[in-house]
Amino acid sequence: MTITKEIVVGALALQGAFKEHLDYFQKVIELHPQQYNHYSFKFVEVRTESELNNCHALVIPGGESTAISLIAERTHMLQPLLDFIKDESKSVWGTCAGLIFLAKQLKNGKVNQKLLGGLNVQVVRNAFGRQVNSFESKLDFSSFIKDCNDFPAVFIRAPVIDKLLTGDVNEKDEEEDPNIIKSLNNYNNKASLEVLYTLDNFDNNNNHLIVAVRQGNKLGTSFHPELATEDYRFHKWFIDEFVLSK
Ligand SMILES: NC(=O)CC[C@H](N)C(=O)O
Repeated sequence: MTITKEIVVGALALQGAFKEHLDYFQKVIELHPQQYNHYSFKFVEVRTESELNNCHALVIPGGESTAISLIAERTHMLQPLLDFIKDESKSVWGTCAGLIFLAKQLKNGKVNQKLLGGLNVQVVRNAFGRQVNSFESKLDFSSFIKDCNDFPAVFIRAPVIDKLLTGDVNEKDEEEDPNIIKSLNNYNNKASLEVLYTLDNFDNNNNHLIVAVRQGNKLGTSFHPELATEDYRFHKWFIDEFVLSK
């Protein structure tokens, strides 16, 4: 007798590229039927508290972080999302605008923009200069995704992570910048914060731009793996490492 476990992965469907994420997850299962035959996966759009609470894992898509925050507030989804983030059994992945929404601090947000605070990082929106607002780059992710040394990472008006935070409420902020937006709750992710990928010497500047981090079961990427043409490896890794490893 085969035991089938139902697993629900949601994409926050308030604004942005949520459909693409769901299609990519579906594709991963279709391409590896043997590997996942003990599971019954459901990939769902999430707009309400009850839809959210059915999920084992959630993706917050790219789009516009100010719009996602505003719509979440208007549709009374902020509190359910804050509760979801706190639940250690739930994995969450934010891409681009989703990374911004998931961060603990934001340097150049809009007034009233809200953050969930699941990742102990400070982000900067639209961090790549105007002339390179959008670009694609083949990146070597083989240090965390087996053999994945040529992933086509798509950056669209992308944020970068400009500071790793301790998460301590008493943490001193040397910048004392009143414009820095802080997350709504005082949830402190206790897992260790790992930098997964840094873009070095971007634009021939001697910089190290952090574009992917992991903190326990929370993942943040500046780029859009759901827009990598016919490349489903990143989504497979999320399912294997974050959803099924629970
Ligand atoms: N592709 C994206 O998600 C862009 C993010 C957008 N610049 C923001 O600040 O929300």
